[in-house]
Amino acid sequence: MRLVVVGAAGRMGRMLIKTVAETEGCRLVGAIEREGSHALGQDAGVLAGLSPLGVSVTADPLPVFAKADGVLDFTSPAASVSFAGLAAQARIVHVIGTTGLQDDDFTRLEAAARHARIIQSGNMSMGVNLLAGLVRKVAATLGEDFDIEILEMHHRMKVDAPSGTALLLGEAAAEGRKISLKEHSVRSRDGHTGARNAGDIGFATLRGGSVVGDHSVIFAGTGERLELSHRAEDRSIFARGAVKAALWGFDKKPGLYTMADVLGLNDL
Ligand SMILES: NC(=O)C1=CN([C@@H]2O[C@H](COP(=O)(O)OP(=O)(O)OC[C@H]3O[C@@H](n4cnc5c(N)ncnc54)[C@H](OP(=O)(O)O)[C@@H]3O)[C@@H](O)[C@H]2O)C=CC1
Ligand SMILES: O=C(O)C1=N[C@H](C(=O)O)C[C@H](O)C1
Repeated sequence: MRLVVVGAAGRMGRMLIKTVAETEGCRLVGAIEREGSHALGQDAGVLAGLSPLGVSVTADPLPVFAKADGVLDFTSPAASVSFAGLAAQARIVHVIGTTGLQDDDFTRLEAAARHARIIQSGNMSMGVNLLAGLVRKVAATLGEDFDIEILEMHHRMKVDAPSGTALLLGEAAAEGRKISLKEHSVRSRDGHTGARNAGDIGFATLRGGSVVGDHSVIFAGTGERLELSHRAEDRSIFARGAVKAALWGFDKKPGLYTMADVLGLNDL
């Protein structure tokens, strides 16, 4: 499969280049960064700490998308929405790992998915997607007398909060409880907040150092507490998931898919 990495100079971009180069059946045919980036003109392999791959980083996605089968995109919400339009035009698979997407971004992705195969997830790892299934089950089993709190910690450079993974786990908990996350989420607490409302799903965010991604879902009852956690130790877990998603999407119909579709975890 011929793949393009957009946001090629980013933390995930460089890991994706390495993963594509190491994956049998995949070939890197393009690497995109934005206009003005220090990476433009560099060899993508060298950028990722490998031997040269013969692919130069450019700022012009259209000609690159035209000769590709798929694009791996861990950039920013505005960039991902714009790449979705181009990927739909080129009729190629678009794997989106970007987080911080808002409702109107999703509306645009849904429109693009009428023509493109888009696989979007706030976390591309097997562990987190499995955890989401477990959280849904536990939330469905335990009643409202168990309070749900989601705690996440990431590196100091992360720009969005709560993390995409925390929101994905929150959605899983809300689905288990058959409630709307939007109507029951508490994203921050400060000052005299009053007592906790039964049924709320709380989020707490920590930022610091080089933490790749830690998430815990805490079910706090009276006299006992159940915690389900995932620790990402290396960004390769996300990159491997993204490449797997692209390969999975190769022969699928246009639509907006998730990693649960890719990993066959929908029945969990
Ligand atoms: N779903 C998942 O499994 C995971 C998701 N993520 C998400 O992926 C995203 C990126 O994370 P990370 O790699 O750490 O961030 P970085 O900031 O290191 O990388 C993002 C890259 O995208 C580039 N970029 C932004 N806009 C454009 C554009 N219009 N055209 C081309 N390139 C562009 C940035 O360039 P510049 O620096 O010039 O802005 C930067 O090089 C985040 O939203 C993060 O939350 C991260 C890990 C796993
Ligand atoms: O920005 C990151 O680094 C990560 N972002 C994703 C998120 O927002 O959940 C996934 C992972 O935890 C790393």
